[in-house]
Amino acid sequence: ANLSTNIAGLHLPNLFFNASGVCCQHEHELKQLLESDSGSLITKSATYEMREGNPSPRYVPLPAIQSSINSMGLPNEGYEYYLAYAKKYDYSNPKPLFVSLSGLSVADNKKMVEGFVAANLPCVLEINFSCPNVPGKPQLGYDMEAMESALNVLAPIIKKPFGIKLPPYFDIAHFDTAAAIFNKFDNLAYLTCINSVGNGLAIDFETETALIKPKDGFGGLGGLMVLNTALANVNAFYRRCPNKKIIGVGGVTSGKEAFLHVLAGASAVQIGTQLKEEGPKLFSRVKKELEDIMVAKGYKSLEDFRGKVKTL
Ligand SMILES: O=C(O)c1[nH]c(=O)[nH]c(=O)c1I
Repeated sequence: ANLSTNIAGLHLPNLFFNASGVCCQHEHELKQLLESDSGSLITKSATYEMREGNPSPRYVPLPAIQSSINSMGLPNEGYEYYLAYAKKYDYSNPKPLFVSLSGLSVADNKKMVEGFVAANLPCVLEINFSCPNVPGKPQLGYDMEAMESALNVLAPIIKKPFGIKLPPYFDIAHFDTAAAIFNKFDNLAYLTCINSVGNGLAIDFETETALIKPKDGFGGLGGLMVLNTALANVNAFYRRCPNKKIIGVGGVTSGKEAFLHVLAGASAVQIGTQLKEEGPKLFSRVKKELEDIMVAKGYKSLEDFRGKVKTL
């Protein structure tokens, strides 16, 4: 079974890679991804300046439901660290490099993008419109006008194919409005759906206390509990944006959920919570699981079933 795929004009030997934020803030973590069976890798969302992020505990797994809650607060080494990494990356490696940028303002995103464009590197830029955990910063992904004006600034500067990381939407009108905006930008080559489901609250029954420290315990939800929202967002934009690829993320713990993401329309699949809990050896497992599913169902490539979810 062939698990290869293409995103933004680049070939990925297999469709799996990390969700931005997990196993990707420091070079030694990115090295682990390079040595793993992933098909690609993406860096932790970068801001213009280095950030410590929110106080801990700021990530807590919810093992009973194979999920997690986080309010990391955008900790990262600052965009110059990731620009330096992208400059020395060995692009003969079969794994293409994706770089995530999450500026605290459009001006910051513009400065970071200009830095990468000036370096003229083969890496793919992904603009994060959906960080739910920076106190006082509402996420761009829920402000349609702000999202469009940010794309009007950034798309022409980037010129090459790029992607955006989107929050989950829950209303058909929002799918329609957002897709209409995205379809205005030809070099917006792909959409990554979904980021964590923002501002959930996990409470410990025994201690009667919120599990994470920042924001009174409010944080982004990830893992199996968001699978069906993720599948809906992948399929909603797959149907509405025929000229764009969709990267599916949310709830992938095994080959089975990856299969469902491709059926919903995903061209690649990212893993966050399960990667955080299991480590990069996970990629060997889920690859094998998806291969076995495809053999059992008689599919030879992802194209044989991508987007082919049936309706009643
Ligand atoms: O808190 C974070 O750092 C964070 N956490 C998330 O769940 N999604 C994001 O895009 C980010 I930038």
